[in-house]
Amino acid sequence: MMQEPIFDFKSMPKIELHAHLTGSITRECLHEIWKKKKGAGETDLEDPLVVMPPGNHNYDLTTFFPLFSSYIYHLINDAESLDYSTRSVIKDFARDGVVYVELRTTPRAMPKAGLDKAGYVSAVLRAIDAAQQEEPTLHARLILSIDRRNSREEAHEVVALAKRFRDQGVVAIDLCGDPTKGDVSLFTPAIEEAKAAGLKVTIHFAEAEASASDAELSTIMSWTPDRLGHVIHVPEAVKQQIAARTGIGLELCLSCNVHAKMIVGSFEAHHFGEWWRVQGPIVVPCTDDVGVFGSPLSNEWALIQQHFKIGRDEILGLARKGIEAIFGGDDEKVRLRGIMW
Ligand SMILES: CNc1ncnc2c1ncn2[C@@H]1O[C@H](COP(=O)(O)O)[C@@H](O)[C@H]1O
Repeated sequence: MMQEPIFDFKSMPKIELHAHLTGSITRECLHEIWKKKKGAGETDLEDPLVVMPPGNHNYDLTTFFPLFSSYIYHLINDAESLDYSTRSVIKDFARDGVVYVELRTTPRAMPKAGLDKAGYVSAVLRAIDAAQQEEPTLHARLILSIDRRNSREEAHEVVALAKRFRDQGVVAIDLCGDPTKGDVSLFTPAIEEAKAAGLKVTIHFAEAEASASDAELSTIMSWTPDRLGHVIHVPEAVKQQIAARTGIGLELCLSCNVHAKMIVGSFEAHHFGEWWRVQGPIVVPCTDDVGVFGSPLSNEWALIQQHFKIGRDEILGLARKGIEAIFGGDDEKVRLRGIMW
């Protein structure tokens, strides 16, 4: 039986630390962009509401990644749609009661728009800035993602961009992308460069069996990442290492993992249940790709309350603990301590 929500999770001030920009664009927003382009004869793409029917959130890892490479990146391919969709993502988080968000995105050139990767990052930062002015309670930072398919040089390029745009809100480097692709050891020098520059590091960790070999997990742990995303296929010995790293952030994405069948079973079986009480690490519930999986952060918290029977004080304590895992600096932590319940 559904448990009554203990309070309005939309009103609860929340922190979002694992949200991919392009995956956070709602279908409605994609549709608006498509309609405008279609009307102007600027696209032959099919309507996003046909490609991604509303209510269908069951993308698995084989259907999920092509959604970007074969569809969304072809729709969001110019400065105007990038600006509009980024603002829309920020506003959606704000309306859901998110008070601090770290968006992440993979720098990509948009030749049609005359934007190189630096132009892309700059455009995203400008859009974030503009949206924040309209939603002053929400503060946003940006994380730049290295894609697992990147070359060593491309990874260094992402780090160079993160350094260049650091004073404009870029706080960290992420490693993401299709877990069946790539060899993470290629990126050790780039991650070391990022750390030496004082950037924070968050890594997609063991999200599929293919990306959970002993060699991969030990390489990633040797980078001493500040946060880990997903943390699914983790052997006991590595769990103990994680548990011993006080303050390490664990970005757990329940709906994504359940809908994409990345875990066996449903919400009750999610490893959130295993981690949230563990002392050292800081568990932060996140949405991953709310545009694809359709569950806003307020709903993720409601699911947590419903499936793990956590009381009001524990929920609020957990939400506040997330403050310590942000990359946004001490002043931001002070602000959040003042506004979170
Ligand atoms: C199952 N969860 C996930 N695991 C791994 N990588 C993911 C992801 N969700 C999203 N991405 C990565 O983020 C890109 C889209 O946003 P940006 O264009 O960068 O803003 C995807 O192409 C993929 O590489």
